[in-house]
Amino acid sequence: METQHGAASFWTQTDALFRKNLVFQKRRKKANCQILLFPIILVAVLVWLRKAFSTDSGQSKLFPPGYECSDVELAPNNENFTLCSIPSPREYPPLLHVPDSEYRAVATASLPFGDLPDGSCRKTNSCPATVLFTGSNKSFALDLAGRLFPRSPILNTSDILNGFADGVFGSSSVFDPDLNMYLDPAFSPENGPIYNLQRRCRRNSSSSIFVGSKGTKKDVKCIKGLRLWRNSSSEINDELFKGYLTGNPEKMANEIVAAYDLLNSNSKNFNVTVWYNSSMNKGSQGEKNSVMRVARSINLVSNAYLEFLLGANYKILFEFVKEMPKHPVLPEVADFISPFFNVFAIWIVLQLIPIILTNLVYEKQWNLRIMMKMHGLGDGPYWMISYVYFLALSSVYMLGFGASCSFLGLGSFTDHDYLLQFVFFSVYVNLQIAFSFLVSRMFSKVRTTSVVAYLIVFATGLVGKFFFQGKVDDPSFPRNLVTVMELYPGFALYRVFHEFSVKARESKLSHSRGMTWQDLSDRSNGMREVLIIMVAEWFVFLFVTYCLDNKNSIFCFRRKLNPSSPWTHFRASDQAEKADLVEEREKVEELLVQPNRSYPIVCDNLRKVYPGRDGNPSKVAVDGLSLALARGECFGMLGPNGAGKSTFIKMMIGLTQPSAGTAFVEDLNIQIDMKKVYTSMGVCPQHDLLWETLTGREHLLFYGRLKNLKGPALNRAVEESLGSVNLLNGGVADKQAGKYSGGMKRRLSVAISLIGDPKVVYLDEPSTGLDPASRKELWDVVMRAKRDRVIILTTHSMEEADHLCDRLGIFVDGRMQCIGNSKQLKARYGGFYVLTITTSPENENEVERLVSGRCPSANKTYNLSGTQKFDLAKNEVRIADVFSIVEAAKSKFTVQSWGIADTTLEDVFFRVASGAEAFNFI
Ligand SMILES: Nc1ncnc2c1ncn2[C@@H]1O[C@H](COP(=O)(O)OP(=O)(O)OP(=O)(O)O)[C@@H](O)[C@H]1O
Repeated sequence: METQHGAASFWTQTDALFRKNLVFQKRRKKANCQILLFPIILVAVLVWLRKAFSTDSGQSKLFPPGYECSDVELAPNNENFTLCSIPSPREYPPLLHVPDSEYRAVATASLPFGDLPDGSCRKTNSCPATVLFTGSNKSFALDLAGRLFPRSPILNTSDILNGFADGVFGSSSVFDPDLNMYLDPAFSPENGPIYNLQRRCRRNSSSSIFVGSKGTKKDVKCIKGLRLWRNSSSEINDELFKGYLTGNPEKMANEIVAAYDLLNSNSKNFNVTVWYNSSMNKGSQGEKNSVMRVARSINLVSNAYLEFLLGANYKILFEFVKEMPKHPVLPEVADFISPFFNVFAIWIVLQLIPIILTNLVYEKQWNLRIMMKMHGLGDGPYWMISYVYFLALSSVYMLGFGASCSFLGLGSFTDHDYLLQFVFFSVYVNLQIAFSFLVSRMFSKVRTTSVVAYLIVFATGLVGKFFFQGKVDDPSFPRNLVTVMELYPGFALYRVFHEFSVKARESKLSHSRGMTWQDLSDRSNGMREVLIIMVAEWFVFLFVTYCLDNKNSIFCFRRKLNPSSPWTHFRASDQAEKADLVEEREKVEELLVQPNRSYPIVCDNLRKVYPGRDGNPSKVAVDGLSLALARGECFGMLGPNGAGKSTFIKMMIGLTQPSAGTAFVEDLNIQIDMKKVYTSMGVCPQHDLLWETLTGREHLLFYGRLKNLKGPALNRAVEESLGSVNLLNGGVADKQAGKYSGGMKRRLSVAISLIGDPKVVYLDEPSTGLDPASRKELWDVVMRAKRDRVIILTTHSMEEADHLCDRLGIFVDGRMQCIGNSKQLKARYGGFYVLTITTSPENENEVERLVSGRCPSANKTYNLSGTQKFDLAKNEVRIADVFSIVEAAKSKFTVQSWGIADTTLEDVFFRVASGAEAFNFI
């Protein structure tokens, strides 16, 4: 079936849709701002977080205010740390906070270090607070220890080395909100009370350090301290590595995870930061990776290795700053934000899902997809261009996100193989689009879609961080279950980000490369599985979406009616059919046997039953409609509200499936070949289906292209259409449809239905809301348009039906009651005159008596305040009789006014409708 111009090719439709989408997206200013601003805001927060934890100058914010050193710079190799003056050091230094006893370091099977106490101290709450020192300058370390506890009477080198110094940091500590710590105002060499406290501590425990823990003053207590010395960081590495190899790695990992959990739940008690140089120089890459993971956890378990603690006076702190470059401190600090980075990154990337979903659901909610389909847009171009369009949008978005993160030095983007990242993120955005296509089928309202989708995005970030990540890092959690969780694309993406950031941290600490292709063969990082899952799901989602979209053609091949269905037993002849309907039915049966091209529409016993819902019975909306419409005919469907007119049109345009029977449009069965039918069809639906942000001209250009109009022919057709529906004046054509009045929208809808010369046009109440002038113009358009096509028009305006329609059918309660042209119907159903006569109310009875005297079968149809209407059968009275009735009345009383009219279509309508007991009109 071809239009005059031939059906638009795949690429023509694609081109039309692409142009329309571009204009549509350009106009969605709010959505565009959101797309741009959301990542910018989140990236800005990330930058701020990063600065909060690690300033650009390389100095950790973990140092309290007042110890900031503005001109200290961290060289790329972390080696050259220059000393600077501290502008305004605080008078009182921060005190040391250490973990509660149960979290302090003890020797275990996996950490079998001789100088750590055994685990029994945990039972008695007597484990010492272990402080591990290392560095290139041992005497400096000893000096440091001395200064930490400056007034201890046993403070000397051997004390420090053989146990630890006693220390006392005053009982009159006050909380310093700036430092978020307790300070001891008594802490100065000159201050006397310190000695009392020292003694008290020494009395209670032989070798003790003071801990001013967070809380109230009574928390100030003395505890045992244990200082461990290692000659270098590599010594620590070796021990750890040995511990890993000789111990039970799984058990060790479990211990670390348990300790990590405890630490998390107690993190507020800590103000000791642990630095650990995890650069590895032994073992295979796989072993190194495993140890790195362990080491990363150990870093956070501050009771295992305390390599650094804040000094007790600013000079010492200052000295530490000098020492810091020996250790890879700053990258560690920066990596504290990694978990936030993953969550934020997830939110940023997943934000595309609601955007894609709302786009798709918008077209579904407003039936725009079906509207495009009805004007010839095939599924192929629709899905392809939608896919390409969202892919382009996602790619630009992801590139922008990646580039800004790299530019800001955030996250792990800069550390890894760029091609590897490109492949992972490309696969993911494709998966995300396919996922959105599939999920969009579950929604029908934009607002619900948007709310649900954003909630899911938000939840995915948090669940990923607080649940999924824990499972990934927990070696005791079954790997298969992790894989199952990764079937959800949000978690697959979380895993990718997680592994990239883990690797980035490891590479920073070990000064090695980030993730490369070789790392895909390392099973411990799970990247290969995630990639396989994402690729497989991408195809599966697309395939399932395709199947659901084409389920009729795939699963049914051809919609057949169930012979046992109660609906199929119905025949129109079950009702006592009138001659006109019988004749129409016979014509249909003849055409079914011998198709005739001059009848483009043949409806064969069409029936639609809406199933009952919520306890309501099912509703027969169209009941066995048989109809044959010839080319050049405008067929009018009349009927009261709820008669089934719109349902009939919905079946004809493919918005709903018939329950029984079928119809043929240009010999194509609407139950089977609806897609082909669409190429020769124009529709003006009852409710305007327009894109609020597109102009009238853009709508017509789009639908014109879909109908294969091109170049000058397209422009000419658009101009003519706009002119014919009076939308050219005052620049209305270039205003957005959302700003049109109801009448303008209606005219635009009619213009859309007629553009591209469709052979069959459905106009569902086209003149609703039009002013008389516009309605007249519209009628002219329809009159011109009907010449070479069939137009089916529903209307409540009898005048419109009389003016435009060659034939009319009156529908009541789902059934066609009569069919014929206006004259035939008037003759058949309207063989009467209508006499209207107005007198004073007291003379009403006399008027009625005079009328029934001349015309015994007269039917009073109206009576109000002296005005009465009578139907007078033409076979009983002549016009002269009517005059004599009036003359007789005038001779007896005053007749204020009177009139006689022939039957109108409206009279016919009322009569047919009331005859069918649809409603009472008297
Ligand atoms: N989706 C539906 N589910 C259930 N019943 C429906 C549905 N759509 C329509 N109906 C019912 O089917 C009957 C026919 O409705 P339809 O909209 O076709 O009438 P209509 O003649 O077009 O009315 P109007 O002139 O008011 O537009 C009505 O009783 C209506 O309530």
